Amino acid sequence: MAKIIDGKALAKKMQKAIADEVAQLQAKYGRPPGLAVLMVGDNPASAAYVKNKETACHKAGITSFGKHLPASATQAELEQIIDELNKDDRVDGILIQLPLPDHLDSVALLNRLDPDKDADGLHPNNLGRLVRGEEGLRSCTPAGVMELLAEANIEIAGKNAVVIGRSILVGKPLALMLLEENATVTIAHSRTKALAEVTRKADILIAAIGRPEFVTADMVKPDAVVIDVGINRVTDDLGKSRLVGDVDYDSIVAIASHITPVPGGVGPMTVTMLLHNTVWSYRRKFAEGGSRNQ
Ligand SMILES: NC(=O)C1=CN([C@@H]2O[C@H](COP(=O)(O)OP(=O)(O)OC[C@H]3O[C@@H](n4cnc5c(N)ncnc54)[C@H](OP(=O)(O)O)[C@@H]3O)[C@@H](O)[C@H]2O)C=CC1
Ligand SMILES: Nc1nc(=O)c2c([nH]1)NC[C@@H]1CN(c3ccc(C(=O)N[C@@H](CCC(=O)O)C(=O)O)cc3)C=[N+]21
Repeated sequence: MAKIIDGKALAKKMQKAIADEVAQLQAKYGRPPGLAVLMVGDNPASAAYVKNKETACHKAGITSFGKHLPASATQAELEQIIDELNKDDRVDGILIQLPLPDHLDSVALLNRLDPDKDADGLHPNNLGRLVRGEEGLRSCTPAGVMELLAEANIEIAGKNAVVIGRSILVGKPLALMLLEENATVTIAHSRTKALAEVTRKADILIAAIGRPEFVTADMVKPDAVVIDVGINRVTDDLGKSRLVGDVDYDSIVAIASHITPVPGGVGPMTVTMLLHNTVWSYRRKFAEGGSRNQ
């Protein structure tokens, strides 16, 4: 039976440490860190994320500024909100919930973020820093996966890591972070041929696909470490809605060495890394000696 990597427990531990740090920093700098989340429309996965994030911010002493716009919001409206948040001295981190409705140009909006407030590390400056192995704001979900691997004492150097998924949000940055830790990295995607043959070579297999229970036991090498990034809402036979990952947990838990559950795996760590990034931006602003927005 696989060891279960408990993301909820690690998130709780790290969020407690962040709360203690925020209390000290607020006493020193006179204001709390602030995080703004920009959400357009009503994507259910995003709604769950926003709710968890607001609760976590509250507990950690971080002020949260929610901007929820209807699906009909225009590019110009969003640009104006981003400009205001960039200028707002109470805001240290800004997150644009993805995906945005099709009529909006998400790349242009991400490019407009102040890179020092880019809480999800998606601005080209921050992605470029990641490619170069420089310090900077890093995407929350991949950073959370790296924390989970470290907490479970998984050796990464020299291992075959296979990431299924190549999004800018998860798959690509995660592949770069694994490479930085000296894994031999393969990125698989929808055009990959003989996917099961590729994934069966993985010592560390990470699924970030967005398809419920897509990864089955025949795709996994015995004793592999399996990390499930997927968050999919499905309706079961009794008509009840529940969350499942991209991994067929019940069959793979029997053969893997480690596995993350859904819920309670990567999701809570994404929220934790968002708080971490916000506090990092806040500290850096004060350490730089004054705000560049004045
Ligand atoms: N746990 C968390 O905190 C988070 C979870 N998520 C979840 O993670 C999942 C992935 O998210 P995200 O990266 O944003 O999704 P995207 O839809 O942006 O990317 C999905 C990737 O999976 C690949 N893919 C799709 N179908 C297949 C297939 N049949 N075989 C192989 N590869 C396939 C796609 O390939 P191609 O590029 O060729 O189309 C693409 O690269 C979703 O379930 C999402 O809800 C996302 C963010 C945070
Ligand atoms: N720019 C951007 N960055 C993201 O990271 C991002 C995004 N946009 N858009 C939406 C997806 C989805 N996502 C989730 C994160 C945590 C949970 C989470 O905390 N899940 C809990 C359970 C939630 C529940 O029970 O409803 C868990 O897995 O245990 C869910 C979903 C981040 N995303």
